[in-house]
Amino acid sequence: MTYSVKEIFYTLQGEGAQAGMPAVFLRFAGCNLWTGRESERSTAVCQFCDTDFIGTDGINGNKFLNAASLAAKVASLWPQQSPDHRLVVCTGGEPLLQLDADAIHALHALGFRIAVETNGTIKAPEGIDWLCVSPKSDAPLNQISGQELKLVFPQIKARPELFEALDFEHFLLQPMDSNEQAANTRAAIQYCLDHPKWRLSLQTHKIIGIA
Ligand SMILES: C[S@@+](CC[C@H](N)C(=O)[O-])C[C@H]1O[C@@H](n2cnc3c(N)ncnc32)[C@H](O)[C@@H]1O
Ligand SMILES: Nc1nc2[nH]cc(C(=O)O)c2c(=O)[nH]1
Ligand code: SF4
Ligand SMILES: [Mg+2]
Repeated sequence: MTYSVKEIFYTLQGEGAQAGMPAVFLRFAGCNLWTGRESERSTAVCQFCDTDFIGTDGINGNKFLNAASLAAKVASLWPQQSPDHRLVVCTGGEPLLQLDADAIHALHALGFRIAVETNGTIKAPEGIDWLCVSPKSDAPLNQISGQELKLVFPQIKARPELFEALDFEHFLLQPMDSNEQAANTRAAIQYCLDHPKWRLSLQTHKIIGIA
């Protein structure tokens, strides 16, 4: 199949339990919870998105005609002098609209550990090495296991209590980036202090000013 990719870049994972790890970010175009058009944000299922995922016009963005060419582009961004510890973070948009067995096999064949950031509405295919699920109010949650559950906080109809019994190794609250970010951060800190199953996830790439 062809893969519509917004951008591919090498940076540090900024969020979650793997924050700080060097990784190639593979951002697929398109999402099932928002068109990405600002004019439709207020009627979307997911209204707080911080990401431009429309089209294929970003850095290294393209319509890749097959999994091999997609994986080759990802691998070309890994530092040549240090071929080990390869990690790709598949995100979007919603990566599970496009990430299929072919792409997973092609990335594994080039030595990558595969992480995925997903909204959890689509069940994940086999073979993902690190699955981060980030549930959204008013969206069905179909993927209920993985390595980390990273909840953007606060969401009125997606309270942490609804998810804490699910099958994840790490439970993280990530303050919603919005006009209320400072208050959201204070509220997330207080929630973690009161409910120590949960850890704070900051979007460190925004703090340190990297992509
Ligand atoms: C842009 S999304 C793409 C992956 C997938 N669609 C999802 O929602 O998980 C990547 C991560 O950013 C989080 N995110 C999106 N907008 C945010 C915001 N305004 N503040 C904090 N985190 C946000 C998402 O919840 C998700 O964990
Ligand atoms: N550095 C960095 N870390 C991230 N972790 C998740 C991201 C995303 O947009 O999915 C992201 C991102 O866009 N940049
Ligand atoms: S589900 Fe993810 S990519 Fe889609 S609009 Fe929400 S945060 Fe953005
Ligand atoms: Mg981001």
